[in-house]
Amino acid sequence: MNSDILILNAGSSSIKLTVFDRALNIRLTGAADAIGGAAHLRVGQEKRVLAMADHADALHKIFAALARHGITLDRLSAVGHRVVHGGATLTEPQRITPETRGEIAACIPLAPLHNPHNLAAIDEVARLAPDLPQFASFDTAFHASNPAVATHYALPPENAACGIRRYGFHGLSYSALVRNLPDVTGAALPARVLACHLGNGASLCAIRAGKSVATTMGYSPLEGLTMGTRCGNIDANAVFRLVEEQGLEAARHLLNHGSGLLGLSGHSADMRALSEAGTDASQFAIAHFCYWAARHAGSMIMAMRGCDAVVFTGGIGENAANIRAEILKKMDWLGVELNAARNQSGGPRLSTDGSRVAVWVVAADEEREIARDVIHLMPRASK
Ligand SMILES: Nc1ncnc2c1ncn2[C@@H]1O[C@H](COP(=O)(O)OP(=O)(O)O)[C@@H](O)[C@H]1O
Ligand SMILES: CC(=O)OP(=O)(O)O
Ligand SMILES: [Mg+2]
Repeated sequence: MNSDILILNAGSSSIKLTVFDRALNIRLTGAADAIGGAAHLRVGQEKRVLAMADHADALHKIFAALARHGITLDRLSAVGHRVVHGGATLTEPQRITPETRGEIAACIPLAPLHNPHNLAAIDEVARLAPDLPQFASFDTAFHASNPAVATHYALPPENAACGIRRYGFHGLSYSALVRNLPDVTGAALPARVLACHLGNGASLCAIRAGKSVATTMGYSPLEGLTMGTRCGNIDANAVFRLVEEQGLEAARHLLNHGSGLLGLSGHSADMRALSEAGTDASQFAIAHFCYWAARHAGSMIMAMRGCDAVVFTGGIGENAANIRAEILKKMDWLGVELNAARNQSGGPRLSTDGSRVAVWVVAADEEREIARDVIHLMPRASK
């Protein structure tokens, strides 16, 4: 047996993977992107455009590609998974047992676009290699430092006691950003960072002295910004009306799968496709995304009482210069000054040298964060 570990990160539109050795050197990376749409699969140097109907199909194609690279499950010492929602009880990284699997399954209604895919990956690995240790790291843990006023909805306390509270997500991405930003900038972590994870799911986080003090997602990854297929903030009375008129399942589907960029544009959830489409509806969807990202940024900046740096991450944050520029234009009052050439070339520094607030791009490094957890948790004998 070799001692490599495989990390699987199932997002709502993608599955990302990295194989690390025990010293956290990367041996192989890969990703299935735009699952359900114009999907691509990349594993190592191998790149293909191929239809992937859903996450289960993508997972099979990933395992087949890994095998072509000589990586089969019997040659690994552990698999680590990003699990988006572990509810109130599963917050610390842990080994997956039948009990933890049950709790992750119980959280499916809280994260319908994520937990089913996280579980499918766990179950497929267990089927193929029942004795291989599997571990889970949770997207909520980084926000444990939010004050009670931020995590409570204004409901009677018995509701919070049974789990109706704000959790926040993209925590693995934000903790990686805190860890990696000083290496990117060559300076200490700024005191107040506005972190913008803009992918198919999108959220913002106010990070003060390295800790999350506020974030835009809440009970589930539906709250906050306009996203690929999620509507973001919506008045609960509007939700009741949708349920009355369309029924519970249709309303749930609409808000999670049929809204956001896809719903507004009537065309695509994919930011790249919308930017290329150039129709009025796709332009409006993009404008909505940028307007609400900037508006929620105001709330985050207030929660940490100022802002020293803005950092973009996630598929859109890392790659879409036009979207970054549009959001930053709305933040000029803050003293943000964009250098257009740096933005176009992807940074990592995007602001002018004289900008009062520095702006950076940092790659989302959720996989390494999970790998650290796995190595920490693995029994000493197998390390
Ligand atoms: N070069 C690019 N230009 C614009 N948008 C991009 C680019 N590359 C990726 N994206 C967008 O990033 C989003 C996917 O982000 P990602 O973080 O990979 O998703 P997930 O939330 O599934 O992890 C999609 O909207 C995609 O169009
Ligand atoms: C929590 C969440 O929305 O994750 P992703 O952006 O990977 O879909
Ligand atoms: Mg993601």
